[in-house]
Amino acid sequence: MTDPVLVTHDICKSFGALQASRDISLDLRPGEIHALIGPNGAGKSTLIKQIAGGLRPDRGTVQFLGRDVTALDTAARARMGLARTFQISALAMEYTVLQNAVLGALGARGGVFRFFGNVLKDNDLRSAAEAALDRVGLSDQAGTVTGELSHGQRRLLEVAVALTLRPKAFLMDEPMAGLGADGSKRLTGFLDGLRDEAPILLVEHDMDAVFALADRISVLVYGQIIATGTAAEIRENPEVRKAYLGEEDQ
Ligand SMILES: Nc1ncnc2c1ncn2[C@@H]1O[C@H](COP(=O)(O)OP(=O)(O)OP(=O)(O)O)[C@@H](O)[C@H]1O
Repeated sequence: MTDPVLVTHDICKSFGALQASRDISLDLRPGEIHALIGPNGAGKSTLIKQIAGGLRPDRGTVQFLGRDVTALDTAARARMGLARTFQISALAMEYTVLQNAVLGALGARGGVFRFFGNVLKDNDLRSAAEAALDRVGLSDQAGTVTGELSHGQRRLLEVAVALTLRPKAFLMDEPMAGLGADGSKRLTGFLDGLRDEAPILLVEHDMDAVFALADRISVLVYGQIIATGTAAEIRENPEVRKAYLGEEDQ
């Protein structure tokens, strides 16, 4: 088997008496979408934060591209190619769509902030940004102020910014939230093609999207992974149905 891109070993995290992550071990393999599902408060976001670098586990390790990155911060992991998307607040709302994408490309190069006039004249940065906008279908909005985009378009811009990092793996926390049926369908189609470029660890409540996209699904309940398997295996797992999916059948 090809080596996984991302591995967590026995991650534990408590907030006071609450154990939000209990011995979580999972991996993300080349070319796959691995979905992480579970009821509200199960600890999905807490796990993603520990993988991205924003939150330090109490115990356990995170390996990315064969390297132990547990002690590295978010920026260092991002420079290695670990892209986390859908932190909407990361977009500068008063800047144009192109400016946001150029900023992403500048960050990918490890550059420090310079005046936009100079940055926008940098052909490499500009073409990386334009190519990313083109891929998500936002080229026509390049000159639009980001704050004027629809919710769905902002999500696509987040993906474009992540693409400028030339990521080796994506962490996505509820990308479909608030998109509506059409928007989710469009984003589902886009993510489907994205897995060949870089595998995706996907936290998502939209079960249609999860079952349409995921090569593997892990189910988290009370901070613990109770099952990992294909969509068919997870659908039929009695423990999963009882703990989670069963809620939807009622
Ligand atoms: N910084 C924090 N301090 C204290 N408790 C926290 C903190 N962050 C998360 N928690 C708690 O940890 C548990 C897991 O939260 P988390 O947000 O990871 O769950 P989730 O599965 O992502 O939920 P949702 O599906 O609702 O987004 C919850 O009980 C939450 O209240």
